[in-house]
Amino acid sequence: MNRINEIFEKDKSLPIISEEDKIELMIEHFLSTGPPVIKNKRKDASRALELIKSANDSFKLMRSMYLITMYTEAIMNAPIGSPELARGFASRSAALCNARLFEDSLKDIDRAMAIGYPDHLKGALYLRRAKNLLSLDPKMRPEVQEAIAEARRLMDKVDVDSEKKIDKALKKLRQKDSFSEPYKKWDSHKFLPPVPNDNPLIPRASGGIALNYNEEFGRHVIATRDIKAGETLILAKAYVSAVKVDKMAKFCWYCLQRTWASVPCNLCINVVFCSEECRDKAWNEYHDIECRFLTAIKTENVDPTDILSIKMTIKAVKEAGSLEKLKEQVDMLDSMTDKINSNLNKNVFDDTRYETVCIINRDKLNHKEAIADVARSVELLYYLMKSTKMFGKKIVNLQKPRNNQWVNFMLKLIFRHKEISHHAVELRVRKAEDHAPIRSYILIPLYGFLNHSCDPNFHKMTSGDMNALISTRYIKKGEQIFMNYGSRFQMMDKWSRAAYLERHNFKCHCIPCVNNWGPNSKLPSFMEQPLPITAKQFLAVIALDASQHVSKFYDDNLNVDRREKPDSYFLECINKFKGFLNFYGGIVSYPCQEIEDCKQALTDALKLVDDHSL
Ligand SMILES: C[S@@+](CC[C@H](N)C(=O)[O-])C[C@H]1O[C@@H](n2cnc3c(N)ncnc32)[C@H](O)[C@@H]1O
Repeated sequence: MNRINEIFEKDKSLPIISEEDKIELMIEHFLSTGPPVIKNKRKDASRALELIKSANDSFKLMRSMYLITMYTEAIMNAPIGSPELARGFASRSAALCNARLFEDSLKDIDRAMAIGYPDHLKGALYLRRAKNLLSLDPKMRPEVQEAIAEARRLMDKVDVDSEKKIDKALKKLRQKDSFSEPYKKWDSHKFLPPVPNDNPLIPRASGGIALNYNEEFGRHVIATRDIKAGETLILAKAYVSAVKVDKMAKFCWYCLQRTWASVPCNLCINVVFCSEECRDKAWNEYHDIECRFLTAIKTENVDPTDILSIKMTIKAVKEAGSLEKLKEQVDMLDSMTDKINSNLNKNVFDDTRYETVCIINRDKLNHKEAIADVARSVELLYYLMKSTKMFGKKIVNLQKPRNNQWVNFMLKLIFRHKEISHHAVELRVRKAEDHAPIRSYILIPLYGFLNHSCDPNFHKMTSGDMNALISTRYIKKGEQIFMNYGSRFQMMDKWSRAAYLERHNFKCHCIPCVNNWGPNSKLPSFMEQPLPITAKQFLAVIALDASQHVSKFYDDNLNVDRREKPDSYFLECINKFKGFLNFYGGIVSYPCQEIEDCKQALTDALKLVDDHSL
């Protein structure tokens, strides 16, 4: 960004120029100012040891969750198979055990042992294994006895007082009240709906939606039949995702789940995975190349759109098989005249394929932002070229794009991916709070076709790497499925919303904007709708029941830890609200305050079961 400020400082009246010219200008600037530094941050045993020691020094002072992160950072830095890595896992197992994450602690103990944790220290690990096993199930099973026997055998060898120490520890373990309940992780997967499979043109989507195009809205998604509240419109994985840089030691780089007993990348020091399986999948799909790129670049300065666009670029090249084939594909997609899907493979919008990403609308940035993105794309291409072999001999130097068609093509592609990345959805640490810290970013191709309304009609549910769109009211056939770009009418008045939406280059004519609704607006009641008096009387009885359920839901959940409630409680609330909404939906038209109240409660109930963790 400093480089861009420099350019704007020099020439404040930089004229609006074409994409080609922006690229030429930024390459020229790049060549004249010299390349950025290549970091090459490698695993480093002494750094890992330093981190372990500093966590050990804080062991009695810090909360276990902080210690886990500190040990994880040591694990990320320790060379694969090294004694420091074994020490990192062993030390983290102690913090995990204290945090009542007994299963995770057992995993780390196994890992430390497998790498060759020294025999003279293993006794304590066996004792910890016994403690974890007994905490999970207080019965004296053979595996517990085995762990205790091993602890005794190994500790005897090194310590004359070991007998006493072990007996003291065992005595403590045998006291029934010395066991704490395991830490309850929230399992949002249990609340995920099944994958819809009745849409022949959009895999994993409901048959009740279709892509559409018109002059006013461009491409958009509509309901092709009445959709009930609580229906799943799509259940999809992100095409690319990125954990926020400051959360990289806490969330799986592949499936985005909160992870405590994580495994590091074998090569780079930047990312962790919740399991060896996620590590392997990431490696095969993109991390084999991305890993080298992340090693070369200064990660503190990396923007999420940088990572998303690099991932998209790597996946695109891998899927096409060569730069030539990718260029052919991009040229073909760019020549598409049918606004929806005629150039897609068999007309199917398959969001696991690059073609559905490539055709996402590019965020129309202002002039300065666009120049900044082009300049960054030049740097990203430089890092990719210097740290990986993905271009072979096609790009060995950064030179003027007019002299090398592949520099030209790749720069345009990375810039395009940067612009597309601005449509990524932010996932927050606590979903129930609008301003909670961001943990990761996901790019889901179908979301790129959803237009904005200040009153959206679905909720985005996330569980790990699965993302469901769930309708939050009865949507009539022909209605558009609307997303919210960050300005719901319940949060902002009409003018603030208009200012917020300016960067998206359209004027919002949604119902709240036309009716000038804001945070304190009351929508019309169904009593004001032209309905028979008997229907109104019946609806009034239902509305009373609904409002009691809604109030009870909010009272029940105010300042209460959701983990204290059984799953059935949330399922009942969700089903109740769906029931009211579908009842209203068959008789009453929206907008209607009674529907709005239930819609809000359904959204909040879905947010409660959603994936969010500390
Ligand atoms: C993520 S795209 C949505 C899909 C887009 N309509 C398309 O044709 O690809 C965002 C862009 O869609 C358009 N858009 C979004 N919401 C709109 C709305 N309510 N009315 C008109 N245009 C809208 C704006 O041009 C916006 O920059």
